[in-house]
Order: sequence, then C-alpha cells, then structure tokens
Amino acid sequence: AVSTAPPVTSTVETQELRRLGPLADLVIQRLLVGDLVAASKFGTGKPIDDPVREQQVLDAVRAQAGPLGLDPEATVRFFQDQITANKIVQRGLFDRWTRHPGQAPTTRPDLNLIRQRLDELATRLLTELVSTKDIRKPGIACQVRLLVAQQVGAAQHRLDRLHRQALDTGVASIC
Ligand SMILES: C=C(O[C@@H]1C=C(C(=O)O)C=C[C@H]1O)C(=O)O
Repeated sequence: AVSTAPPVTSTVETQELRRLGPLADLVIQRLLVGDLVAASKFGTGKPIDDPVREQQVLDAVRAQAGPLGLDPEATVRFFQDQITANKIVQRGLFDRWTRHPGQAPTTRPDLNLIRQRLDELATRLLTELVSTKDIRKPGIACQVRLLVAQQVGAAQHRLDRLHRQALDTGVASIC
C-alpha cells in the first residue's frame, strides 16, 4: 500500500530550513517598496538620497533595538543595508525609466504614505530579528538557511536581476 502520511522527519527539517523565510520575505517586501519610492521621486527632481530621513530611520531602530534584546550597532548595520538595498532599486529603476521612458510610471505615489509603510516594515523586521536571534550566529547553518530563504523568496516574488542584486545587499549581515 502507498503511504499517505507525510515523511515526518523531512517535514521537520524543511520547517527548520525555512526559519529565515519570514525575515527574508520582509527584506524583500522592503526593497519592493523601493519601486514605489522611485515612482514618487522620478521626474520630480527629488534626490534618491535623503540623509536626514536615513538618520531618522537609523536613530529609531537604534533606540528600539536595546529594549528588544538586540545589539543596537548590529541592528543599525542591518538597516543600513536595507537603505542601501532600497537605493540600489531606486537607482536601477531611474536608469531603466530614463533609457525607456515608455516604462516609466504614470502615477506618482505619496512619499509620506510610503514612508509610513517603511516604518511598519521596520517594526516587523525588528520583531523577526528578535525571533531569529538564536539561529543567526555566524556559521554554515545560518548560511544554508539564508540561501534557502533568499532563493525561495526571490522565486516567490519573481524578482528580476536588479531586485535580486538588492536582495544580496539586504541579507548581507543576517548571519
Ligand atoms: C526610501 C527612501 O529613499 C532613500 C532610502 C531610505 C530608506 O531606505 O529608508 C531613506 C532615505 C533615502 O535616502 C526615502 O526617501 O524615503
């Protein structure tokens, strides 16, 4: 007879391997918001880099990290990577839309609303950093989980080259 029960060990192992999945997914969600940021700025003369806003983002996560049991400086480094990743997306899209104006967005989303979304994602990222703290110690186990999470996430979200490149930066300090 053919067994219909799932192979228990491999299920547990699969779940184990996917433990960085939610964190990678949030990193992807944040860099996808970069598409909206780019659309809000493109053609307005507004620069991609906004050092004042970046400092606000980093100050906020630094303040939240300690009480959550996270290392403040490591947390700041992680969010610096998220900002760099976001700007990779923005620069890539600006470049694409300049070369192919037909692909440029025709509506301009409100940057203030987009920033609220980024603030919400920051809170969720911090929560996920806390729940994955024990498995993010440097080593092969973390790297394998990260590779799985990154590849699965990139496939699920159908990321193109530009967004995969940004994802590499976004996950750089996870392990
Ligand atoms: C996303 C923006 O663009 C850049 C990236 C930021 C980020 O990833 O948080 C912050 C400021 C800008 O340098 C923005 O202006 O809000």
